[in-house]
Amino acid sequence: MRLHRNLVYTVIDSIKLIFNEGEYADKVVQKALKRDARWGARDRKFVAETIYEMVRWKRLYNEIASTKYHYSTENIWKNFAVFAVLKGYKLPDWNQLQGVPTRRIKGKFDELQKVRVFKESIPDWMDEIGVTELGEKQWSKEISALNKQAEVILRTNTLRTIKKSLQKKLAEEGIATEFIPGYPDALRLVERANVFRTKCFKDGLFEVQDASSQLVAAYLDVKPGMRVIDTCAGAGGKTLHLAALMENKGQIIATDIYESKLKKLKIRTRRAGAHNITTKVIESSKVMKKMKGTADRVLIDAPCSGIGVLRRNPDSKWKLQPEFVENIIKTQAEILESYAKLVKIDGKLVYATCSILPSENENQVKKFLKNNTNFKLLKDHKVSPFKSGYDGFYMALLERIN
Ligand SMILES: C[S@@+](CC[C@H](N)C(=O)[O-])C[C@H]1O[C@@H](n2cnc3c(N)ncnc32)[C@H](O)[C@@H]1O
Repeated sequence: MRLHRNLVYTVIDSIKLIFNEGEYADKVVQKALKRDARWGARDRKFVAETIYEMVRWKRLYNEIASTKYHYSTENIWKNFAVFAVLKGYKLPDWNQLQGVPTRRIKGKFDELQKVRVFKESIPDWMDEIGVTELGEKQWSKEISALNKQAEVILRTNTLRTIKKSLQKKLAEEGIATEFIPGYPDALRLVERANVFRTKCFKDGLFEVQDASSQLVAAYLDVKPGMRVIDTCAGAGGKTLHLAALMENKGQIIATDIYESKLKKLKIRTRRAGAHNITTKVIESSKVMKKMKGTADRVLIDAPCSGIGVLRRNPDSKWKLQPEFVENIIKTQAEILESYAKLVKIDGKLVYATCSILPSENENQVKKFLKNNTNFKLLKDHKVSPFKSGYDGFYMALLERIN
């Protein structure tokens, strides 16, 4: 495998933006891919995957290359050399790659496989939380699965098309996909591609949404004609899915504390052809109080640590702080307690997170049920990244009984 200078330079510049300027990896990758319109699919794949790999394996590469204290251009090149050696690239004769200690890199890599924080390239605090919450054996499996590259999964927008005809149309645009057993609306891309450029996307025939995330709206057991409140709607990934499951009938009220996210949701709503969604910014507690006891169904897709989606956001490993996790657990409990009041008698609620930590998941539900005996647990589902091969998620379906 050969390395191309302009592609590698793009990677180095991108890593600088992520680690030195604090920019988000996904945004930086999007920008990087626009750098040269002549790049083919293989070039784009190299740029995107190499940036993500260098972010994902930062701690491991830092340890091998002894670059942990500075993130200068020179050190980024040293980390890149580690990447290139470990991935088996033939090192070109460039100034920046002179004297790369290939054998030492391989030896150090083998040695570090014995220490999980290096092997899995994670901060110490994250490893401690993982072991405490899940036990050593399960945590080791989950974190290893969370270090795999994320696949691109689409959700067919059944308001506009069916999965089979979407697959055919995408194929006509040069994008091969596969069905995923157990996920009724999902299509898996056989090879990474920029799906946002396709006519199918512009026509609102699909959304990009991980397979595990596609289980959440379906868990809420919605029916056409119901009144549903999606309390933490964000940019609306699950709101749009709810609209499709409700066949555009009934009413979905999508709320969030950020207006900017709901604005994105409105754009997506138009593209998807969903007509039963209204948005409401939560400016004060009054907004939710007015809707108390009115909803057939409530979705609480709670803010969380995001530890279940590290594949997709490997930079979270370095941005997330233990204090944030502690605080978000308190916020989740408050949100669950107050938004549960929106559910009417005999109505149902789903509490979901994209975390695999019990303290954000089943323990929150247990605590809630202890304090709210008018609710009962119907079922819950923990999606393990290791077992499923997709993002880590948790969802619990509760019913208000009086
Ligand atoms: C996991 S994200 C939601 C993702 C979204 N449901 C989707 O499927 O695309 C959690 C959302 O909760 C919002 N949020 C945080 N605190 C909140 C609160 N107190 N009330 C309502 N929403 C809140 C965040 O702005 C964020 O958009």
